[in-house]
Amino acid sequence: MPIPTSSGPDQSKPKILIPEKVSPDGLALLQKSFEVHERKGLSPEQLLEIIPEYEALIVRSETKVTAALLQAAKKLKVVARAGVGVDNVDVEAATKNGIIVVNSPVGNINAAAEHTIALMMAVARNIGDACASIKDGKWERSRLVGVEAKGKTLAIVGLGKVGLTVARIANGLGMNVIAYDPYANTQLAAATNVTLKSSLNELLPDADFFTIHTPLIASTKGMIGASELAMMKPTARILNVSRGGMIDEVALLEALVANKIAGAGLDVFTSEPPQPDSSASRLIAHPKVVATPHLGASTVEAQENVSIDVCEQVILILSGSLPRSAVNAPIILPEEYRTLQPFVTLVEKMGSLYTQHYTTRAASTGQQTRNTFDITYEGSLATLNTTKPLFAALIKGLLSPISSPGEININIVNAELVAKERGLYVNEQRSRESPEEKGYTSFVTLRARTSRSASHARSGPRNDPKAETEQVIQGYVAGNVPYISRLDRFATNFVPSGNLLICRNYDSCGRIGFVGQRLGKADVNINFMSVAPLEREGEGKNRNEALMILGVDKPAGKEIVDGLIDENGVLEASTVTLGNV
Ligand SMILES: NC(=O)C1=CN([C@@H]2O[C@H](COP(=O)(O)OP(=O)(O)OC[C@H]3O[C@@H](n4cnc5c(N)ncnc54)[C@H](O)[C@@H]3O)[C@@H](O)[C@H]2O)C=CC1
Ligand SMILES: O=C(O)C(=O)COP(=O)(O)O
Repeated sequence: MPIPTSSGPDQSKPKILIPEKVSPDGLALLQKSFEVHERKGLSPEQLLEIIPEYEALIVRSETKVTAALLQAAKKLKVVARAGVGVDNVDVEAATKNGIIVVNSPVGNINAAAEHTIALMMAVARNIGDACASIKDGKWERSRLVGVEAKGKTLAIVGLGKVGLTVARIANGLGMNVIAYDPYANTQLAAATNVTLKSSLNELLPDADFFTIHTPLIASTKGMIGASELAMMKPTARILNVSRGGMIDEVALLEALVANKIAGAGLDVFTSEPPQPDSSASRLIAHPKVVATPHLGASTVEAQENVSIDVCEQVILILSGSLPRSAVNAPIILPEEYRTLQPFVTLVEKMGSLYTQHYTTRAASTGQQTRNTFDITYEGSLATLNTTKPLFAALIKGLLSPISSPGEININIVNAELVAKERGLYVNEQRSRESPEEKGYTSFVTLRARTSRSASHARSGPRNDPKAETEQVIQGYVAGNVPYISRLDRFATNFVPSGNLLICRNYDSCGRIGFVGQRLGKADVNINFMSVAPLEREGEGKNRNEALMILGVDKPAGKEIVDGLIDENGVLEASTVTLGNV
């Protein structure tokens, strides 16, 4: 790989700043061609002062890479995260400033999984308490009797890379593994002997040990609160090696104090390091808690992996090549940009709309989500040399709403692999039919179905294919602006951007007023509205149904949406956030 060479004294070499402990194995690769500055313990002000000198910044989870820092970083080309989570990096600000953010999505997976198992065993056998007791000169055998993992049920939320690795190790311990992840790869789950449950309610009562491995995103924040903890056995033990904030720290502390939960093993907290007297500090101090200071990825091996991975990517970027795991790199090559860009936007929005609109519905009715998609390109799109950017845009759109901001690194190079890993099957079709009679030069249609293996792998309600409702999204581009022209069986026309509220209702008087009034009361302003009517056969009599698509100034919260479902109101409602077009 070409590396920039120095043509003068050392000071002319591009400079790389490393303000945290990063393994020397990767840094050694940089030494020859770059000036590498390891500067631990910088204050945010000091960092801000020196950042304009640097072309690359390599961090772990402690450095807060803020918009202000990125704004000041006039020479910076890359922020490299030596690990998975980029929640400490303002990825949007980096993108705005043309700075590539890369991470190492697999280098520390095994370390995080093994740490989860270590905490599980430590909690099961009171290792923390016993160690403190014996060091204190005591010999307390009867107070410190533990439980075994063998034969117990391990409940996993989030069956991604870490979750699956935990499941594999737990199999070896003779545990029964169950999981809740509405987007899980059902074939991988079945191959790992994991029984998928269709809701948290179905998962939690069976858990002897509970562990969470999702990203910290809107749908997972506060996912385990007082009511979820109340569903668990009082003998259950809780583990968290993903991110603080998914489990409500106050509720967990109360459950431990009231003997409603038997113990917890925690590696991550809402504030790190925890502030004195915070909920995290009180939890750490509780005798039934085994706590570690965010050590999930802290093994020699994992640090070597992630360091080499990101340093290689820094070299690629500083020498003008594309990195392997760019969090915010474009999914489209410059020469294809002009023709394809509006369609890339359209297809990405269709994928995102699909996940947010249909999976909310599936989750609320306990149905499985669909994982097989047919995407049809009609008109001028059908003559393209390659549809790779559109395929990548679809995968990115489908997965972004269920991933941490910036954690989903999808581009034309890796889209197929990511789709396979996540159990998504996409059949791309080209239609020779001319859509011109419909008034557009190109049309894209996305249809979702359930694969056979998926319906066998799930323990939730079985899908009868005949009973399946159609899930279709159709769109087109006019004047470089994407439009959605069909949702289910409803003909519509709206630009997929901003915050939407999509309601299905009987087409009768007062429904629009009802929704408008409820939103008004909740201080949610309606920017636009599109009504899509449909004639549908009801039982014994004809009933008209319609779809209301409302553009709103802020996302309507769960309480507002639940409040709309009423016999005088709407049958179904979902909120969708799509960003700008
Ligand atoms: N403590 C530590 O040092 C480390 C922590 N981590 C953290 O572990 C977490 C998991 O990492 P990976 O397994 O690599 O991520 P991943 O992206 O491979 O898996 C995440 C899984 O969560 C699922 N998910 C998303 N929303 C969900 C929801 N609402 N309900 C149930 N499941 C949902 C996804 O479908 C996916 O299968 C991340 O937050 C990461 O930052 C990772 C490495 C080290
Ligand atoms: O990779 C991750 O997501 C982690 O949480 C590891 O964080 P660290 O690099 O140990 O600060």
